[in-house]
Amino acid sequence: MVCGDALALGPGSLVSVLPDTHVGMAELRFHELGLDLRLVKAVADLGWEKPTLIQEKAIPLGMDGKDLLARARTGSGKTAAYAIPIIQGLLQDKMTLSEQAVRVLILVPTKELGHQVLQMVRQLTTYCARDIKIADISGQADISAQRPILMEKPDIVVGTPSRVLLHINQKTLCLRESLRALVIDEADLIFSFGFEEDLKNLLCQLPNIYQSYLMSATFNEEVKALKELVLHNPVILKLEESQLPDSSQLLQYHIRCEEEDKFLLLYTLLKLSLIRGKTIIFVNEVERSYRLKLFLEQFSIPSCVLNSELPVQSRCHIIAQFNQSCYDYIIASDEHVLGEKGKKRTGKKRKGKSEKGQDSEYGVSRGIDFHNVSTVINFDLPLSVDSYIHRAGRTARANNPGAALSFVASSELPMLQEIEEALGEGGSKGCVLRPYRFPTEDLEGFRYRCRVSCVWLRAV
Ligand SMILES: Nc1ncnc2c1ncn2[C@@H]1O[C@H](COP(=O)(O)OP(=O)(O)OP(=O)(O)O)[C@@H](O)[C@H]1O
Repeated sequence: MVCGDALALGPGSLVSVLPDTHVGMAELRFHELGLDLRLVKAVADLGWEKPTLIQEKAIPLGMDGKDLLARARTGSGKTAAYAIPIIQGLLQDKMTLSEQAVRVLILVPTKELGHQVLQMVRQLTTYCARDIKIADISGQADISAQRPILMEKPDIVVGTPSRVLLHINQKTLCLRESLRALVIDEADLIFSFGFEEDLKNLLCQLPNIYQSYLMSATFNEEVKALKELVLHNPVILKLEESQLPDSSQLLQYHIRCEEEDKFLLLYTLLKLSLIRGKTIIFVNEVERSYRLKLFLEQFSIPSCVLNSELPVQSRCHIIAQFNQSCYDYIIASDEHVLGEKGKKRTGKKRKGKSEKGQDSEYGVSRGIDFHNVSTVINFDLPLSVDSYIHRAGRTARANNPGAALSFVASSELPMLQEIEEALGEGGSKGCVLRPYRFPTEDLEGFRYRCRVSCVWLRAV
């Protein structure tokens, strides 16, 4: 690609619309895709029987050197869809090229995602870890600490656009000669996270020819703009599917509940074991996450809090602990990442920390693979449809079942309507948020105890 060229989708571009088959499991198995045996073995260790549909289509195209724009819903395995062909390509390169160099750049919008991509690539390279080195530079705050890591020229570098550009400008990272592939993960977020300027500057530092992957759960204006900037005659893989799994995999409910009763309602659901298993409870503000944690603690319900004010190491640690089942409940606040009412942040470069000490490169509802989440609760309804989709997408991932339950106050009814209309529009099967009904009549006792606790909490 030539820097600054706006490359339109050429006539040779292929748009492949794939049918929706549950999460989209493929016909082929991994060993039938012509992969290096070390990769096949690593995939087997992960317990993956077959590629998902997006993987089955993307892996051969990626191995063929095609530019790819892939849209598939949350949890459909997009990370491995680009990571596998990239690792395969690197293993092949290693047979002929002896010089160590950074050959792949994976751009992510958040530090959590950078950490997760690193983990996934490490798992996939278990049997070739000596041949393929990877570094995640999104997470570390101190740039000088990353210099020695980059001096070793890892084959794959993962980072946010701003951090990568910083290293390029400081000449601790040079991609102009060696880069063979660029990935933009969660492409729909890169611009809305304010990385547009950084990304454009960064693209000017890349060689003329390299393979590009754009991965996204949604196709929006940002993805279109990125496509023009980054891709050259791409193959477009677009799963013809609803944005969330259908009701056979993901149950979606809402409960009408005024603000003052939300705490009570959550306690009731948990105590009556109407919600079981690992649960992510989303709130719209950091302060509410602590308030809710405190409230649950009064009833000896342990939970942990995840928000942008925590240092990145703590956030990654909390996600890891949750995935290891140390906690059943995470209370996460995510809304600040979308800005006001879910509008995108334009142009301006984001600083590391906001005035309130919140990390701008934070995001838990986007792309993070929380394991085996049985329920997502929208304690506060999100402020945009996209945000609802990404929150709900933290459950029912891959082939697992899940439920999304939204507490809806009167003031949130217009948003509920917007979500239902948007999910219905795409022809989604069963994606309406059904009213939730309590299967018990004995709520009064809980109601009383909760009210007492709420009064106590307000008094604190
Ligand atoms: N072929 C497969 N078989 C079974 N599970 C898989 C397969 N591929 C990936 N997974 C699992 O599916 C989950 C979701 O994968 P991944 O995070 O890559 O999805 P995604 O499409 O990137 O989601 P998001 O859009 O939310 O980022 C992960 O736990 C991953 O380990």
